[in-house]
Amino acid sequence: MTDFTDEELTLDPDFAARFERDMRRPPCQLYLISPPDIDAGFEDALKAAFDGGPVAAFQLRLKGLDEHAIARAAEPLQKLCADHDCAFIINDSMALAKRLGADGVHLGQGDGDPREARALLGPAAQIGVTCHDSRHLAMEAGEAGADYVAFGAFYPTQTKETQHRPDPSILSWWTTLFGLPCVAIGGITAENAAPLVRAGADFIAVSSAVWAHGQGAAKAVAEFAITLSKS
Ligand SMILES: Cc1ncc(COP(=O)(O)OP(=O)(O)O)c(N)n1
Ligand SMILES: Cc1ncsc1CCOP(=O)(O)O
Ligand SMILES: [Mg+2]
Repeated sequence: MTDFTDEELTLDPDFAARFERDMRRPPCQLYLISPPDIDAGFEDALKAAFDGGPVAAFQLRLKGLDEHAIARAAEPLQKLCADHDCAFIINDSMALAKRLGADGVHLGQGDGDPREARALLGPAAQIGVTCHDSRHLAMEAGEAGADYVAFGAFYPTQTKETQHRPDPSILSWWTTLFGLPCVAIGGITAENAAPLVRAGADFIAVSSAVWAHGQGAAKAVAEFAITLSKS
């Protein structure tokens, strides 16, 4: 029988912390972000996405449209999300989220105070906050009552002009210290998502890799399902 040294029998504290954390956390889930502008065919693309595999949340992010136009576009998509047990999140506007009875709102650093959103939308609303590459912003968002913090952009993206490129270790740092879920966003594909999942992302937020996938949204979501389950 092999005799192990004391050193061999001692768990690496980092490994122990990661193991403890991973046993407590549910697996990483997919959070879809709409394209910045959509047409009538988008409803079919969202249906196809749902056919491809599990989607935990869908964010309606239509930049440059007024609230009435976004509200019109939202109606069929919100119903589709409800039918697929997918949280329907409005980007930027807590007022619009309230008007639509959305499941939540995503707020950037200039989009308003999470405390105000909580007062307006109530305790059940999912309130997310952009934190770029900043531990400080994330802790502030947590203190302000956010339901998730979002870090990014992790990879180059054409969907939005970005100024911040966090290292995946910010996800490990966050998940080791805090129970609040974290979202990774920015240029994520089924091929490059694994390091973010392994680092501890609770959600992977994705736009172009799904809507601009050459073989369609169903295939894209199916590929993400494989990456998320294997990483
Ligand atoms: C999940 C998620 N994370 C980050 C963002 C970016 O929000 P913001 O910084 O307000 O930029 P815009 O999306 O409004 O251009 C997001 N929308 N969703
Ligand atoms: C909204 C947003 N915020 C930071 S990067 C980004 C764009 C995400 O889209 P994609 O997945 O196409 O890079
Ligand atoms: Mg915003």
